[in-house]
Amino acid sequence: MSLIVKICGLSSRETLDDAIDAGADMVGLVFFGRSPRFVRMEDAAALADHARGRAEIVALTVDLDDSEISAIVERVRPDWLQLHGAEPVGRVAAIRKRFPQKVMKALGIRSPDDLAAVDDYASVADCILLDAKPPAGSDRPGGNGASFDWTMLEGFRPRVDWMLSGGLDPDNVGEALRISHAPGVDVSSGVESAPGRKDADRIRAFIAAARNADSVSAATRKAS
Ligand SMILES: O=C(O)c1ccccc1NCC(=O)[C@H](O)[C@H](O)COP(=O)(O)O
Repeated sequence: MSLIVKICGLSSRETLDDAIDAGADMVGLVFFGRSPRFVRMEDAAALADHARGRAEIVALTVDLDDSEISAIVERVRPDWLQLHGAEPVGRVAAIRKRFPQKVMKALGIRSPDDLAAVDDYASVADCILLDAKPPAGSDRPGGNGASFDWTMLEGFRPRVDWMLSGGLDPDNVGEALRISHAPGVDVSSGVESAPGRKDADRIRAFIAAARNADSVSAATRKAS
């Protein structure tokens, strides 16, 4: 299976097209008010309609309640709900049961002990997104451009689909894939020229570097 590439935090038709034309499999829309990538519901609905059928649409939420998620589901009709807050296992299971969307649960990673949570969520999420824990002082649980030590992922083979994120960029995604053999990667800050401002050249460079590294990594995954 080929590498899944997700470009997160898109907020204009132009940059959506940049990501999709460059080969993104998933595009993320951020529903978190304090984010520089925040998109209002009506804008998100129009962006999703623009992307529909060309890439999977991911709605990124943080600890929303059912009525807030319902509004997104009805207006935006995403393919995925990305849960990037402190949603406990039971809450993730309830969201997955209630809504038809696939569920991606983000987990903050700083030390190898943090990987234990992956098993806890494996049966209630369709995909686990490993992200760095936010740096001190950040008021956002993700999208901080911070990475964690990928060497703790050597030999990591969870029983659930997963993706790597956190501080990836066109220059380091190849090394991240060589070390982790992740089946998917997700980026936001690393393809921006300023917070919230996506850069077409960086998007293209990121996806090219990731696809290039994956051709090597896929052979290793097959052999392991
Ligand atoms: O992007 C945000 O501002 C954001 C806000 C709140 C929760 C999550 C957020 N972003 C998540 C992502 O964009 C990615 O899934 C992941 O955190 C990687 O981000 P980055 O390190 O910026 O590449």
